Amino acid sequence: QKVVPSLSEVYKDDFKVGAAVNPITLHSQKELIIKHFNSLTAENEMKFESLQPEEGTFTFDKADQLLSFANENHKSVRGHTLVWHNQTPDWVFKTKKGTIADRYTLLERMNTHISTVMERYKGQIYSWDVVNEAVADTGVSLLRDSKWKDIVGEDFIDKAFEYAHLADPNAALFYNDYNESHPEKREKIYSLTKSLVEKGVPIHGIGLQAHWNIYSPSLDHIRVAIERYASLGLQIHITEMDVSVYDVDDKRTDVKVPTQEMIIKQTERYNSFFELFREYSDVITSVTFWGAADDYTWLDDFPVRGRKNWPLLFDEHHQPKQSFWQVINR
Ligand SMILES: Oc1ccccc1CN[C@@H]1C=C[C@@H](O)[C@H](O)[C@H]1O
Repeated sequence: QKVVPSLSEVYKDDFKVGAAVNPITLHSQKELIIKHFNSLTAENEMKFESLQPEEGTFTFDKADQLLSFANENHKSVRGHTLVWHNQTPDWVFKTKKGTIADRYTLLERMNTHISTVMERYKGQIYSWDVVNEAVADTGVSLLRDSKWKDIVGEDFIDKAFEYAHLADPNAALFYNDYNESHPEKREKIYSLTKSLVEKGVPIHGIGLQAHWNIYSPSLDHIRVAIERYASLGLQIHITEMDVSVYDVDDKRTDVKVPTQEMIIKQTERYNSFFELFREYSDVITSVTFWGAADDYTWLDDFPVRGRKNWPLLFDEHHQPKQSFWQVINR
């Protein structure tokens, strides 16, 4: 039985290595998480709907459990996420009478949420995804349509970062997004974050979700995205990494165990990704996987509900995969 080195130990001079966790996996994957990761992100428990399901009713117990686990086991924590168009309760955007709230009301609620949450965890969370997925995937608009944008206006982003910085001046504040390496979306994320930097908005980094697969995006596109974002003097975090064994539009449901071809491709891709991360370790300060092992991944239900995927470095029995041995073999 080979000795298995700690993944985060191998990378301790490059960047933090993290995993998304939830109340179930904190128990079922406890040994793996403690051994291999030095940064934790709540998969769902620190989203708006989880922390403030009704106005003025804050439910912190699950997030508190994660922070306790992190403090006991000397793990850093990334906060995910304060302002997002998904997993945010309807009440946020409505008046008590059920009509659409106005700009002033929504900004007040945004500030109340951000300041209440960030002040509770002040000094315990090294970086926050302040705004998640505000940029439009396609089309001429820079920002996607959302209730945040429709009601407050395009400066909802500026305000979110300003409120966050007032709440915890020591937290590194990130803009986080997916498809971040696609040239069209990359240029939009670049324009948005460049304008925030130029306006003096307190933004410190860009989160690349890195929901990639064994076919795309190309290494070139990822490299250009890293260079582009780094040119703004911002930190880069890889925030939600997984490498699906299916291409973006592949909805097949017949695969019951990963094929040899999938395993070989995935190993090659993880090797290339970590070579690139090491090359840019001066600007990449954290690499987080969206899960710790293949026994639990959001990809088992996205984009095809109930279809098994094997996107991470450890298998369903928490054993290192070929991809793990490649990644630690620097
Ligand atoms: O890859 C995507 C494609 C379409 C929409 C969202 C995403 C990614 N969106 C992420 C995925 C899982 C959630 O738990 C995260 O909070 C979210 O940031």
